[in-house]
Amino acid sequence: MSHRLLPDGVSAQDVQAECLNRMARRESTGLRSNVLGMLLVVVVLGPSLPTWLVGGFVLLRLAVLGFLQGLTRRIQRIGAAEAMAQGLDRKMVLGLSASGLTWGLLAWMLADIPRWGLPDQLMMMLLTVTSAMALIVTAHLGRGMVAFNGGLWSVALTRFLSEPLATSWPLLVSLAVYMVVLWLFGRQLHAQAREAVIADLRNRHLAAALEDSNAQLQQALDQAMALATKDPLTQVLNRRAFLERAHLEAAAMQRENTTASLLLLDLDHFKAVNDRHGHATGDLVLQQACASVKACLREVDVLARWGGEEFLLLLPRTELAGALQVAERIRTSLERAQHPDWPAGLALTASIGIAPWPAALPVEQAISLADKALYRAKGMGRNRIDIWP
Ligand SMILES: Nc1nc2c(ncn2[C@@H]2O[C@H](COP(=O)(O)OP(=O)(O)OP(=O)(O)O)[C@@H](O)[C@H]2O)c(=O)[nH]1
Repeated sequence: MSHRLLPDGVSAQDVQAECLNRMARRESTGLRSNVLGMLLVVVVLGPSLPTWLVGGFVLLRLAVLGFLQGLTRRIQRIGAAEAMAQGLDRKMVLGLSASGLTWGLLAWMLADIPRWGLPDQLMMMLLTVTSAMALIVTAHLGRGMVAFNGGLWSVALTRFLSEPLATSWPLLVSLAVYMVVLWLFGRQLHAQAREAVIADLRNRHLAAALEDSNAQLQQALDQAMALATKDPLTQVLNRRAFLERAHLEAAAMQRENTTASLLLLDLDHFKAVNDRHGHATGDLVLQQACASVKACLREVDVLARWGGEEFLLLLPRTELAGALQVAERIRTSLERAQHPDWPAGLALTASIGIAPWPAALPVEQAISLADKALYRAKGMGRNRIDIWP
C-alpha cells in the first residue's frame, strides 16, 4: 500500500501524520468506555478472584490507559507531524501492545474462575471480540494493530502452549486460522482508512490551491479594473470611467431634479515645467497637483484626468455659486502649493473653466462649454477662473 503513487501535493509523511492524528483522536475518545469496562471487571471478578489479583489488574490497566491518554493529548497538542519527529508514534505502538497484553491477562483471569466452567472457550470468546474491536480502533496505525494483537494473543498462546499438545491442538489450529482471517481483515481496514486519509488530504490540498488561484484571479481582476478605470500616473479616473460615472450621475440628477457643475482645469505653462526640470519632475508635479485638487473636493465630487495636464471635475448638486467657491479654493491651493521635493523656483498655477450641467444637457455638451470657459480664462492671462456663459 505504502508504495502506491500518492496524488499531487500529498506526501507520505503527511499521510502518516494524519493517520497518527486520527488514531490519537479515536484513542482519546475511548477513555469513558475503558473506565466503565474496568468497573465491570471489578464487579464481576471481585467476588470470584483474590483482591490482590483484581486490584493488580486494575492498577496495571490504569497505568496503560494513563500512558495512552497522556500520549494522545500530547500528540494533539503538538500536532501529529511534530509528534512523529519526536517518535511518539513508536510510543503509541508500545502503549497499544501493553494494552493488548492487559486484555489478554483479563481473558486468562476470566478463564480461571472455576465455577464458570468452559475456561478456554470463554477466553477465546473474549479474545476474538477484543481483537476484532481493536482492529477497528487502530485501523489507521498498521503497526499499532499488530502490536495490540501481538500483546493480546501472546497471553493465549502462552496458555495453550503450556497445555499438552494432545488436548490443545484444536484450539491452536483454530487460533492459527483466526490469525489469518484477522490479518486479512486488518490489512483491508488499514488500506481503507489510509485511502480515506489520502482522499481528505488531496481535497484539502485542492481546496487550498483553489483558494490560492481565486485570490490571484481576484488580484488580476482588481488590477485590470484599475487599469481600465484609472489613470496610471495620478490614480484618478480616466476619461472613459468619468463618462460612465457622469451618465450614472445624470440619471440621479433627473430623479432628484438637481443641477451639477463641471470644472475643466488646465495647469498653466506646463510645457515649461517639463522643459526646465525634466519629464520626471513634470510627472511628480502632476501627481502632487492632482492630490492638491482632490484635497479641495467632497467625497461625492468626481475627479478625472481628461488629458495631459488637464483635469475634469464633476460637482453633483452644486450650483454655479458653489462651483465658483470650489474653483477658487483649488486655484489658490495650487498657486500656494510648495512641495519639499520640487525644484527651487517652480511655480504652479492653473486656469479653470466652469459650466453648469443641468440634467437635460448631454454631458459631452456641458464639457465643451466648460472648455470654452477655460479657453477664455487662458486668453485672459491664465491663473484665473471663467464661467460659461
Ligand atoms: N511630465 C508630463 N508631462 C505631460 C504629461 N502629459 C502632458 N504633458 C506635457 O504637458 C505639456 C502641455 O503643454 P501645452 O499643451 O503646450 O500647454 P502648457 O505648456 O501647459 O501651456 P498652457 O496650457 O497654454 O498654459 C506638454 O509639454 C506635455 O508634454 C505627463 O503625463 N507627464
